[in-house]
Amino acid sequence: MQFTKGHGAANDFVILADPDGQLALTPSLVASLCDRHRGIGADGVLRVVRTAKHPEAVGRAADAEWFMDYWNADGSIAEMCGNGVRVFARYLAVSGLAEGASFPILTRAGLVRATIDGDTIAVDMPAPRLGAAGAATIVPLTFPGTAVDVGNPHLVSVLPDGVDLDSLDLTRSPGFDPALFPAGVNVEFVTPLPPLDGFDLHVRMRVYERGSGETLACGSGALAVAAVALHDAALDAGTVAVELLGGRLAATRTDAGWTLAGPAVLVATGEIDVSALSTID
Ligand SMILES: N[C@@H](CCC[C@H](N)C(=O)O)C(=O)O
Repeated sequence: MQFTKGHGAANDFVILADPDGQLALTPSLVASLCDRHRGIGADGVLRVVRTAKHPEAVGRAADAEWFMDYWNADGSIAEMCGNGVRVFARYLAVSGLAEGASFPILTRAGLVRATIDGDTIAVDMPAPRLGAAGAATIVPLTFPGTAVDVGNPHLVSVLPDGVDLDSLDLTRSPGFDPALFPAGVNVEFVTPLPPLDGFDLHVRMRVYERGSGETLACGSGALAVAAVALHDAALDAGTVAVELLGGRLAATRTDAGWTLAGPAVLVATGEIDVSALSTID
């Protein structure tokens, strides 16, 4: 099986070109591909499939030629991946599957438009919707947070003064209320940073992703964090610089909507022997 490897701010993906939707992708195959010791290793898989050829997307071919079929590292499917869609856009551009510097991509969370500007790829994202108050528990502490829907679910917790972001143990999922997040949730912890030229707000975050564990960056998470930061600062527009373990993402709100921007790069192509993978089914 041919693959491409890419990442956005070190949130990394195996990209599988499957234009006609013929690949029998299963949760265990995805998990095996993403295994960092026995497979290629990645936070998720991006299957590149024609909108007209994917059962979840068929009928939307007039909106976009390509559908991002996103899978988490554990083989679960998610609605949106902000870094994934930026890397997906890079793949379409480099492989010649999309022309020009700006083109639409269909995701499970709806249609987005990617715009390429050198090393940076920006995507207009679904508007984050702030929801109920929640809480994230890292025993023995419980941190208050806010539910945010970016097409996929997030719980954003701004850490109280005195709690060191680096001290949090994110080797396992923080606890959360399953009644509030019946389909699971991505959990972001945030601390403010000093002002940064060119940005309205500046924050640092770590994330525990549903289905992938702690990752070095999460684009939809950065957007969720920016939505909470702008709300808390009583700003209805602005750009938030979000520092993650893997680099910086910029999340912008204007009257026209929300944009996520940052690096997206392809680093390798190769071939994997699927029969050698330790798949379960
Ligand atoms: N890393 C992604 C988010 C991927 C999906 C997420 N783990 C979920 O299950 O919702 C991003 O950059 O947004």
